[in-house]
Amino acid sequence: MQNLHGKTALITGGSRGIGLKTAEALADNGVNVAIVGRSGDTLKDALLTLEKKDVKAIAVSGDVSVKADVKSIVEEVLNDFGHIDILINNAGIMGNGSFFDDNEDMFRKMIDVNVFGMYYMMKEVLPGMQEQNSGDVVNIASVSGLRSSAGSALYSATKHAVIGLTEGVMREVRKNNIRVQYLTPSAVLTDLIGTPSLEPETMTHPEDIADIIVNQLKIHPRTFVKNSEMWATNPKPRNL
Ligand SMILES: NC(=O)C1=CN([C@@H]2O[C@H](COP(=O)(O)OP(=O)(O)OC[C@H]3O[C@@H](n4cnc5c(N)ncnc54)[C@H](O)[C@@H]3O)[C@@H](O)[C@H]2O)C=CC1
Ligand SMILES: CC(=O)C(C)=O
Repeated sequence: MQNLHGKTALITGGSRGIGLKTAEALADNGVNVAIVGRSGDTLKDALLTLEKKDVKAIAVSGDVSVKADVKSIVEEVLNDFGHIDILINNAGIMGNGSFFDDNEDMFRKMIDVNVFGMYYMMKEVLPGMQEQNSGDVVNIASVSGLRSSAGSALYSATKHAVIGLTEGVMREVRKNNIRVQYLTPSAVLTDLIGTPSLEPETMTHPEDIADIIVNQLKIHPRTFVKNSEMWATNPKPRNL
């Protein structure tokens, strides 16, 4: 296992949900954290939480689906931290409904945020990791990237794209000692899913995903978990 103390991480969508819990867990392990989100009180509140930890924490506002924003986000983080050891591509949005709904704009928006956001981020961050000959990239996909269902074809298509993108990039940069992995959680108790249809206590919580991320990052750098699927153990009232 390796100690993460003193490393630096950039976490997109770090203002709430899985992103914020991951930033907190990394900070608890001595990692300096930069959270990215669209501007607003949520981002400021998240920073206040992180500033209570014994690490350097910064918040950078920007939209990951906008190439120019991503460029300036990464520049700002590099100015503050000097380099980036860990990139967590977590920002994402979900729209559901029938394939036959009027949903073209929503589909494009999901592609822009869920797929292009990750693409832009990796384009900006990976060259620095190649130069330092080390790094970790964690891309948050979803079980919807493995299995689609009626009512989620479009979101699912974006998460399938995330998996294809991640796997190809991983194969390209492992020679630089960079570990690129993706996670495929099932339903996690966050704002993204709205009112849950399952009993909250029986669902996976964002801090559970954060624990998995931190523990996988601690694995000796010569090895990594390429992809992993998280299920709630006993979701009620129905077993998914
Ligand atoms: N909650 C769930 O059941 C599951 C979530 N996921 C994925 O996990 C990731 C995180 O989701 P949650 O924490 O659940 O959602 P959330 O809605 O609680 O948080 C999403 C975060 O992404 C940020 N964000 C959204 N669009 C952005 C943009 N254009 N630029 C910058 N930041 C942006 C939001 O401000 C927020 O901080 C997403 O990629 C989601 O698809 C995957 C499987 C299950
Ligand atoms: C939101 C999501 O990705 C689920 C429920 O798989």
